[in-house]
Amino acid sequence: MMRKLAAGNWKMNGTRESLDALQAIASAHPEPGVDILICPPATLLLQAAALSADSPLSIGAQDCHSAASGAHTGDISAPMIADAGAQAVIVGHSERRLDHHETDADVRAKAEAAHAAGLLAIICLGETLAERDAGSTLDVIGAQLEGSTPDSGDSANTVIAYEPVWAIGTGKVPDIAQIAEVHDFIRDRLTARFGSTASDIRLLYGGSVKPANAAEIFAVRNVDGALVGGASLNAADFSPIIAALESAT
Ligand SMILES: O=C(CO)COP(=O)(O)O
Repeated sequence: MMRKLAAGNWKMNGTRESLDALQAIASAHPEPGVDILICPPATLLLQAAALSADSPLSIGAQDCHSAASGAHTGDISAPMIADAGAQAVIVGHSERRLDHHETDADVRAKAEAAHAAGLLAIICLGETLAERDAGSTLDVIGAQLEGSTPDSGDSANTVIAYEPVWAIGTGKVPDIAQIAEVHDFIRDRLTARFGSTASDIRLLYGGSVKPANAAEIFAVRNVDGALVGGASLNAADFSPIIAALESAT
């Protein structure tokens, strides 16, 4: 039975005092009906993992290098993330694809590194507004999915997050039919590639998920959770989103 996933991406936000939010989220959900994952900045990984060790909360990183070690100043590897006590890593977020020119091949190599280190890889896909306006959303998503997902992907080690670039941090959300169309498409493509086991690969929606719109989004077929940015930074916003996902289960 698939467990839905409420994941928070803190991006480049958070210092040690933000760990209070982590504890508030954990104590608000002692026995959650869904998986809860927080991805703080790398500087907080070790401490966040230690604080969450006795709670149902999991901790993830926001990126990893494709190599296990070496001369890559400023990068961190998947084995290092696992060593810090984290269980997951986001790869291919649009902010990394755009800011750091990451390609589908780069993202795939990072996901393979995550799998090799025993981490859950959350692979992000999403079209820009220009691509949507040009009518090429499904072509873009199909190419990213194919190019970024390794053959080692399965429901235990891989989550796909659909995050339209134009919906991230903007307060704009695709309408329900648009979300359904893309999620159905991703499910079909995964099934064509991986067979019936693909029905258990979790598909997250991300982009301006808030307490006010969470229930509506979680009612959409093939939406198995959310990857939340701004609203995951404090318990007052993230807890109702977790609760909405629990109710949708
Ligand atoms: O990029 C996101 C999560 O990875 C979404 O960010 P917001 O929820 O702030 O729009």
